[in-house]
Amino acid sequence: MLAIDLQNLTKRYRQVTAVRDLTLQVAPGEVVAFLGPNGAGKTTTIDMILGLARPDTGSVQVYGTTPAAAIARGDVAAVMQTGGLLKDFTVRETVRFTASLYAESRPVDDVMARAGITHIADRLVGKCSGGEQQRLRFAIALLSDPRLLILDEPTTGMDVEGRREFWTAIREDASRGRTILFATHYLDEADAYADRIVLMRQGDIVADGTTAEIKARALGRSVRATLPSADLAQLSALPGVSHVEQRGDTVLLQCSDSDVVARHLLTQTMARDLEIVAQNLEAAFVALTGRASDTSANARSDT
Ligand SMILES: Nc1ncnc2c1ncn2[C@@H]1O[C@H](COP(=O)(O)OP(=O)(O)OP(=O)(O)O)[C@@H](O)[C@H]1O
Repeated sequence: MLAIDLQNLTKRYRQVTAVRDLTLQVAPGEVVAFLGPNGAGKTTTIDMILGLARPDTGSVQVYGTTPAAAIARGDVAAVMQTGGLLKDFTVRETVRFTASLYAESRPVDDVMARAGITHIADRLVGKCSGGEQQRLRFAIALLSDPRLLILDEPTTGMDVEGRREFWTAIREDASRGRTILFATHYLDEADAYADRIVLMRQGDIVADGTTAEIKARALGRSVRATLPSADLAQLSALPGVSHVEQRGDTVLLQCSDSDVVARHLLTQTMARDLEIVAQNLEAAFVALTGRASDTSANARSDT
């Protein structure tokens, strides 16, 4: 059974089509990043998965049922960006109080340990950093031991250390098989913590695959070698080669399969000093979305 099954979802807000004919399936145990610039439709899609927004057309199934039924069954929990915490409670009181609202819940100490907040159990929520508050929200989300955890831009505004600790806790938890879907602007986060990246732009999915697949799809690899007077026509005819250029004694190729190109250059020509470079994910993001990711803004906020 699929963890998430979205079929042809469309959601409009007046003239704006926030999500356009979106179809997406997530298998149990996958850690999926929804990546895209502001307004891409990430939050709208998440809201439909959580039953907070109703699609105009299309269907949403979560573990084989409606979002409302899946939530009622305790199969789904979410960590949102803000809200929901009382600052005069301690961390432990907050988790205890929330646990008391459930008919059945995991032990308070257990979820606090998993979220990495045991050492701040007696701290007032109002005195916790942004990262600590997000780990507290994560602990609360774990109370129902959900099969699917959804996080909407959970680390916005956190410093580098806070983000690292937060993701370490999430990733350790995911290794036990929980399905995780998170939205982020941060390319490095998607790259580091997701198995799969779903790249959105203007309500559409523009790429869906592993980090490596997305890089390959957007830009492939570049191969560079020393080869004076290369036979450019012959190199252009190799499978998967999209661009060939001679610069002085160096030949440069853009291709989707660098193995084929490297084998040809090393066995059929006098090429030497061969280098293969995978394009970085930031370049792939720009190529696919037409926008820079927030990695640079994030780097600024980290300093
Ligand atoms: N309640 C709403 N009313 C009107 N327009 C909305 C509403 N919610 C979203 N939109 C519009 O739908 C589009 C998609 O927004 P959404 O919040 O889903 O994008 P996002 O990818 O989550 O963006 P961000 O990264 O900025 O959170 C945007 O153009 C937004 O202005």
